[in-house]
Amino acid sequence: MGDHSLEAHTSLLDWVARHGGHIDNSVRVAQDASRGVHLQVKADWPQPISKETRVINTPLAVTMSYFNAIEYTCARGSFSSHDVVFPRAFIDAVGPEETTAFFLMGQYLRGAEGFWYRYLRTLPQPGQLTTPLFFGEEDVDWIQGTGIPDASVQRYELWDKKYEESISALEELGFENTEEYTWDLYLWASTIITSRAFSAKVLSEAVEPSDFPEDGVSVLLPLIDLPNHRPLAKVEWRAGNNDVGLLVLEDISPGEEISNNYGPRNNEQLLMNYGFCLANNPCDYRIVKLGVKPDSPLSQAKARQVQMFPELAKNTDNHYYIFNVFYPLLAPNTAMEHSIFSPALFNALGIMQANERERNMLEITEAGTRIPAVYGNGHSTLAALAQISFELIAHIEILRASAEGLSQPANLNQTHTQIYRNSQITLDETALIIATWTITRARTHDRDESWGDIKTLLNEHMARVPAGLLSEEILSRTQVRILERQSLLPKNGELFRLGELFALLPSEMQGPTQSCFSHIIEQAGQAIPTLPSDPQALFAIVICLLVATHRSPEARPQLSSRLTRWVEFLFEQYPSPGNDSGFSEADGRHTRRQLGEFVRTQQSSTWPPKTGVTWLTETSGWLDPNWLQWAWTVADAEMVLIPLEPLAILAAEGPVAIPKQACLYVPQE
Ligand SMILES: C[S@@+](CC[C@H](N)C(=O)[O-])C[C@H]1O[C@@H](n2cnc3c(N)ncnc32)[C@H](O)[C@@H]1O
Repeated sequence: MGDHSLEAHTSLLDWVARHGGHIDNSVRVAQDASRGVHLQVKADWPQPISKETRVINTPLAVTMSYFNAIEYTCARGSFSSHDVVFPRAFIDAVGPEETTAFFLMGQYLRGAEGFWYRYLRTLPQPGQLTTPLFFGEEDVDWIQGTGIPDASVQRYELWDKKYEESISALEELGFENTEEYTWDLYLWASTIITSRAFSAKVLSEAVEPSDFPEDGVSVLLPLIDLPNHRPLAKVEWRAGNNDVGLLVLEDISPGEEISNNYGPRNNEQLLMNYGFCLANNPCDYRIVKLGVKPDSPLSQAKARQVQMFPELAKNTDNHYYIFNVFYPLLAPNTAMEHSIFSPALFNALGIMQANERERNMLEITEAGTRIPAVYGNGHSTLAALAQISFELIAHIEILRASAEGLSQPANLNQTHTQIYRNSQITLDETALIIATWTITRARTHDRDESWGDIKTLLNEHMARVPAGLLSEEILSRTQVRILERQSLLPKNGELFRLGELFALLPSEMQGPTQSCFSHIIEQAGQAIPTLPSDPQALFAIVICLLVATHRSPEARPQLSSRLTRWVEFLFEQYPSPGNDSGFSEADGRHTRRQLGEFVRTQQSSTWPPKTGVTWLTETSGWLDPNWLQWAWTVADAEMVLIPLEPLAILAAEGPVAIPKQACLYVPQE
């Protein structure tokens, strides 16, 4: 076997025709270096072929599946084993999938004697396969840093286990010639099935519905497996009593390729299952693995969900995906962030990043677990976006670094892996633009959500993307994604750097409060050198100032409804400080312990300094150890660490450290 000239395909067409199949007169089999064998409308065909043309008809008699191995017969149809017969006990022990692989091996071993010989000789032969499991040493460098090595090891281990089980079963049953069913041949058969087989639906008219095995079966369809893949190509496989047809559902011009649609596969699946990749695959997405500890809040939430809905235990797929900006298969009302970060991924990160008050509101349904989107919970949304941004930055760096030293691809395997790596980098880069857009909006306090303001802000955001990095098409699609869908956070301005928090006060109070704050830092900073650089301590002091202002009967009526609502929300959510909830001696955090000691030892005549803050009275108790401790807890829970200038990574040549910036989350009303 192993004849790859089109002569072999001509002979295949004759063989299929003898069994009642054909390809349409308008169609020819073509071949080239990058696409292998494929189908085209003949270049000299007088007009485009119209939709509904049945371009290929494959008789059921030439299909190969589990039903041949079991010599299936019913009133609707029957399938012959064509002289490769395995013991029934073997078939029952290994199941339909392995039976099909061993049946294909058995037919291959029959060589020119076999019924399917004319078909099998047109397929890539053992030694000619191009999925990563068959990569040579010269290709290995090209997959480092990507998800392919892990995926390959996983697949190898799974197939190895299945092969060993199947071979042992055959040996135990004393099957003849077991030694011919080698591991290499098994790898070939399994790869042929993953790269060419169709789902059981194509046999739906010839098999009783109740006879389909639960896990489905793979069906090899000579001729129909010739067209290559084009994402979203409009085609239909039509199952009949005696045949399966491939119909095109769009007009195709003379000379153009006739493509099949293998489903919305991402580049990793295309590379792993079929051995090729597409540079502009609209269906591309990245599967994210979250390192989740068994006792983490996310694991606990999932465990509770399974307790409530035990049938969910069967679903092992987490659906943690990052989609590219062209991904077409989104529900109409999908939020902007969820159009890139799958709801399951986003909700999982939200739970991981949520503070305790948010986690107390955890919503568990059969569809998922999430922090509900109510007042105050934008904190977990922003923290999730920040976490995603750091993950994206790290992933971009790994992919870029592992590509260093690679020159021009020397073969098709390397070309496809290069496409894969570059598409992953582009996907990460666009996802970073999207994640940081929502963070940028949260950091914007001087522009609102009007169309004009959003456009200006978006232009500024996009201007941070280095020129020439991404194509115009990708950049404009990214902007469309941002503008066409509602964000999870409809309002801007929820993240504050320290100095910005004073703007929450009425303008006449801002100056005095700020100067009071400076005095405090100056006074306490002399005793505690780490204070000025400890964001949590600084936020805690400002929170104390804001809360004491709210507690002042004189000042409260002047405060904005946003500040009032927030402070009252904090009182509800965090138990008010008692008289003995001050800093504990055992407190290991340096600044915190020192600050506690400092405030405890101050004279009431000089502490707290009240320069200009006339509305704060001696008795308001502000900045006493108990309030400070309370504010410290609030600051800890309500802070979000965001990446500072995250898009700088896009311009960087080598690795860059992206500093983190501490912000305090203050919800909009
Ligand atoms: C079902 S077969 C299609 C026929 C195949 N081209 C052949 O030569 O027999 C699937 C294989 O075709 C190739 N293929 C399919 N779509 C492709 C595409 N868009 N670009 C490059 N190769 C493709 C891959 O090698 C894949 O494993």
